[in-house]
Amino acid sequence: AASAPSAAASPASPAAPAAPQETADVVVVGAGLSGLTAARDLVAAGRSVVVLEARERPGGRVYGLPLGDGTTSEGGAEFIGPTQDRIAALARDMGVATFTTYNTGKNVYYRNGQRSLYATDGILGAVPPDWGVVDLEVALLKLGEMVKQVPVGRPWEAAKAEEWDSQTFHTWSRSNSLSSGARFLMDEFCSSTLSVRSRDVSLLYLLHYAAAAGNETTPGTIDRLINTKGGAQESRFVGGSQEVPVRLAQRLGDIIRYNAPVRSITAEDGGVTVVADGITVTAKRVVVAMSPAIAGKIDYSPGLPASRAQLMQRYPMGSIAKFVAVYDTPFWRADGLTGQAVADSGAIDATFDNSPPDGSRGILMGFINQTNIRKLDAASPDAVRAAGLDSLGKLFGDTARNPVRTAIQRWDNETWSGGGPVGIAPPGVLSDYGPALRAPCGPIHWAGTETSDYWTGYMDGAVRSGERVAKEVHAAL
Ligand SMILES: Cc1cc2nc3c(=O)[nH]c(=O)nc-3n(C[C@H](O)[C@H](O)[C@H](O)COP(=O)(O)OP(=O)(O)OC[C@H]3O[C@@H](n4cnc5c(N)ncnc54)[C@H](O)[C@@H]3O)c2cc1C
Repeated sequence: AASAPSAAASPASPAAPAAPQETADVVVVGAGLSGLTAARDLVAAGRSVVVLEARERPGGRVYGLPLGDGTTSEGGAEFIGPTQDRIAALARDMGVATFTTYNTGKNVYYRNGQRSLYATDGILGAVPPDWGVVDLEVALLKLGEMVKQVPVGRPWEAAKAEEWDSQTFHTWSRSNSLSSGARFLMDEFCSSTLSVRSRDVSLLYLLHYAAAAGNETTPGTIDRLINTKGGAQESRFVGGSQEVPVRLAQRLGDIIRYNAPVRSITAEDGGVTVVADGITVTAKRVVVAMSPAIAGKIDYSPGLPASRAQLMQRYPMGSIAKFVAVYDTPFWRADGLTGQAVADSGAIDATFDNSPPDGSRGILMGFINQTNIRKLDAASPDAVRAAGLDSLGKLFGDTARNPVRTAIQRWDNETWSGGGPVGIAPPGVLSDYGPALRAPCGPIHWAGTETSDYWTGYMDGAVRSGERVAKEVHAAL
């Protein structure tokens, strides 16, 4: 059985009560899916654990966005797909069921001011009606061959790592396509999976992201990354994805301390002292379970090895917001539409049908990508709402302009996420600093979806990283 963390009252100061001091075998910093999974496995292995979480809730980038009527819609991570075995196992264990993402009918394509529809079940799958698609398919075939050459979890060991990490996806896509349609669709592929522009991200990083979209027996592919049917967007969680971390956190109970942002980690005398607002914990080991960029906001003493310290400066988060509009019915279904759209203009560049499984009301979710959310930085909430509804109106008709309610989640305004969906590597970072993603620094261990081999960037990757780090720490204790 797990031994409980021990609390000891520290000497009272006349000025202010001193923060409580506790001891445990392991401190986990962050109650996202990676930290919660690590804590679960360490407790199961008989270790005493304290989890320190900055927010007042568990889940991190998995969040039920309140709609203002007592219900929520997925404001962060949402979908689960084939080969995402570890999040699937966790959800099963938590009693959270899945259902198929609504995908019946046609998708909307909005480009150069023209709206058109396309089938999702063609021979090549869901292929947008653009003259550039032949060009696109040729480029994607080449890209797919390159994906096969990237070792999962160790992209810096690819034979062509240096070449591929010396260019952006933008550079490659321009040298390997001629049509504006293919170029737009490749930019959109980058934007809708990573929420960065193709010029921001290393080609090697993007190839690895696709190589990681599989499991130990099924190699990752670009198709699995981008598809709804048979891909990463295939299913959703009944009751919302947040049910998974919320139930796991409930199971872990009061070893999780909320509203406890960790400010410093000091490695000394073979252990660590972790100082958070309102609590200090000494332990043998600490797991920092978050993206490298956010881990870089903690003060480490003594300073970390340069490779890790520099990595945390070089792994920025994407920028993204989710705009959600609620209607009495999913009216687009009656029009023969899936609710999925891709657009080259307007605030929203991609949409999904976020309605509940029984379709008892209609919810459209629109991604506001990195470029579009920047333009709305200084906009009032009313202006953002108007921009979101204007996009939905162009894509789904005037009914979409009159929702019952709307909500928005802007991830780059979140102090404890700094953006989303994932941290990305610009050129040069993976080949020079990649191994520092996971390498422990003395008693400090690293988790978070960015450290995962398979499904890095996804909930599955977060769970896998928590499982990996728990084994690593358990073996080291
Ligand atoms: C808009 C959006 C859409 C997404 N869509 C999907 C999807 O459809 N499917 C999918 O699988 N994934 C999706 N993702 C990605 C998914 O959310 C992440 O991969 C996953 O949740 C990351 O979990 P994590 O534990 O690694 O990190 P996080 O969830 O970021 O957890 C880190 C935790 O650490 C806490 N923290 C940070 N700093 C401190 C500190 N100093 N002290 C204490 N606590 C701290 C944070 O509050 C947070 O709770 C999406 C993400 C976003 C933002």
